[in-house]
Amino acid sequence: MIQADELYRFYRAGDEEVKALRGVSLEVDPGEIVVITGPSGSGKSTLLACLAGLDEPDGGAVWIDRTRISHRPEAERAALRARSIGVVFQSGNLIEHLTVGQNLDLVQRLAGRRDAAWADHVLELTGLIARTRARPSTLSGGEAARAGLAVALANRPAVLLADEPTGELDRATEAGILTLLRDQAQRPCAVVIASHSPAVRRFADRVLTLHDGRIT
Ligand SMILES: Nc1ncnc2c1ncn2[C@@H]1O[C@H](COP(=O)(O)OP(=O)(O)OP(=O)(O)O)[C@@H](O)[C@H]1O
Repeated sequence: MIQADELYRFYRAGDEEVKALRGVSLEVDPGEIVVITGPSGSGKSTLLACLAGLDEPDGGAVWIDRTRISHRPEAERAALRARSIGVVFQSGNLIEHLTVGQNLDLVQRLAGRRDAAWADHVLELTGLIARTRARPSTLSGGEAARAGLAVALANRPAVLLADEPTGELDRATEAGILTLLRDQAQRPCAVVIASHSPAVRRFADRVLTLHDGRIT
């Protein structure tokens, strides 16, 4: 479902070159949950961004559902992302001037697949049905994290990529989100999570550790 072959990503900061990814390969099957861990700056977010087609690797290639997403025109990457990928990023993935419900609806329109029953189901699962009409700025930290996940699931993605989805949350909220991710994996969906949390690592089918842009 997800295949990444020999990914390299270099950033230039002034005269310095940062090698964020140095030959990372991975395969994730539908139904599988892979957790990427590693110290700050080891390349976790860069890897997720390359898998999502939000960043372009300088070397190597990424396939999603047997379709290459890397080194494609932006419009094609965006279309594949809209159809097949759910993304949860630390910076948040909700549009501020839309309500929670409208955010889910927008994701479904972009995917060309409006399905109000699925949107309601996702809002029920994330415990947000009563907050459907709320603006993102009025949500608590835990609600915002769950809303980010709801938006990522709105298009019924075959691939879910989540960067620290339980970042600042208390244990009970974290456990709820992990249960939800397990249920979604069984739909089936290939899930990749970048996380420092021991609870998230314990819950993985497979843990990959990055150090200086390499899987160790
Ligand atoms: N846009 C950028 N420009 C320059 N350097 C970057 C850029 N994005 C990331 N880097 C560098 O690439 C390396 C990997 O960063 P990345 O954010 O992928 O690490 P991470 O493992 O996700 O870290 P954290 O756990 O702190 O989120 C770091 O050295 C970072 O400073």
